[in-house]
Amino acid sequence: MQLGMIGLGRMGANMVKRLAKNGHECVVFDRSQQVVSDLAKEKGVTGGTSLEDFVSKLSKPRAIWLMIPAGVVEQTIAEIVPHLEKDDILIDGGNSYYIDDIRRSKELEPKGIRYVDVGTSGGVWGLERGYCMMIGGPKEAVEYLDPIFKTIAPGVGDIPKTPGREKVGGTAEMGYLHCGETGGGHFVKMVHNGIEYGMMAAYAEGLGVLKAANIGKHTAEIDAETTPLRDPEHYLYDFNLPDVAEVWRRGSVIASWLLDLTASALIVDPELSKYGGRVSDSGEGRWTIKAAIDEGVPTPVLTTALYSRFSSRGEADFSNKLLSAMRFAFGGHLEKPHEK
Ligand SMILES: NC(=O)C1=CN([C@@H]2O[C@H](COP(=O)(O)OP(=O)(O)OC[C@H]3O[C@@H](n4cnc5c(N)ncnc54)[C@H](O)[C@@H]3O)[C@@H](O)[C@H]2O)C=CC1
Ligand SMILES: O=C(CO)[C@H](O)[C@H](O)COP(=O)(O)O
Repeated sequence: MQLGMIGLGRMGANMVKRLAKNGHECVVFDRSQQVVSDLAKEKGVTGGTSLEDFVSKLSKPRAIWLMIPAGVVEQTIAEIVPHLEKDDILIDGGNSYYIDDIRRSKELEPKGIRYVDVGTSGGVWGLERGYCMMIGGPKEAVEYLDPIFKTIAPGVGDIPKTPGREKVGGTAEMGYLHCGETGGGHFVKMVHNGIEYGMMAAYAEGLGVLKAANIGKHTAEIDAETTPLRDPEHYLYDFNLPDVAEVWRRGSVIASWLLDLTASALIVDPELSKYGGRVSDSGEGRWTIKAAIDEGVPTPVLTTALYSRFSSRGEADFSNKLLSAMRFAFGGHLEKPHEK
């Protein structure tokens, strides 16, 4: 089958490679022509020099997958739509907000352009492992694209089968799922990323507690008068974090792919010295919390994990200064620059 791909970064380029390797024909476009010409060297890949040229190389009905940052989807759709026709399919595979999907699909409806939203997970490992896809949109368009989804997805692989799944059928065990109406794919991916924040925070915090378990060896550096460390002898452990992460990967309750990646990072550099610890967020965690509030569903873990990211970027600094100011005002307490 033929697919047009716009956005050839960490995700889009590898998805094209996976499709081309498996016999699909890809027409590609990126705002960087260098990236286009590099990828067009692959068998089965044709480059477009402009959006218009890209569209002209696609057969009808066209299937065009956007794999670009959420912030440029609006503009890109506006630029491409004048070149599209009834029955063409636009797929947004990035991390867009599902509420934008609902609006965009309504705007495209009078032109007969079908809109499919796909939450894609797999990161830079997807070329090799395949991409998990959470899909929303009209059934017939999703079914039309099935050969594409089937190829991009990981497939059944060697993951043990869920008992009872054989009675249910469907594509979920191949790593892609039509989750529901327009926006449903990005809604499920939004919550996936909310969970991702929570799981990441849990590993990071737990390993942080293990790292500090030798604090009792540094009592000389601690201000004994005010620091509430009563029993230094309880904190004399120099845990080997790369080893702990590794052992947890082997049969433990908390084994996971995120833990695999954590173990890999720690073995390369246990001090993680190339990172400053300012953790970005691209929106999906925030939208998950908004949805939870609208639904009245408590999500304390996911919310705290999101707030930790804000704090990591210094967003709590002013509030913390105010705490110190109040403490000083009511008790004359001074900040201790080196306090643990
Ligand atoms: N990197 C990851 O682990 C994952 C990313 N995503 C989502 O997939 C989308 C793409 O992500 P990445 O590939 O990581 O981004 P990226 O920054 O690596 O690549 C984006 C590509 O889009 C191109 N581009 C940007 N604006 C464009 C425009 N107006 N017209 C044409 N090309 C344009 C850029 O030149 C670049 O090649 C984003 O929505 C991201 O949130 C989803 C899952 C995982
Ligand atoms: O979707 C993803 C993974 O599943 C992307 O890597 C996304 O960028 C991660 O979210 P954030 O940037 O908010 O950490």
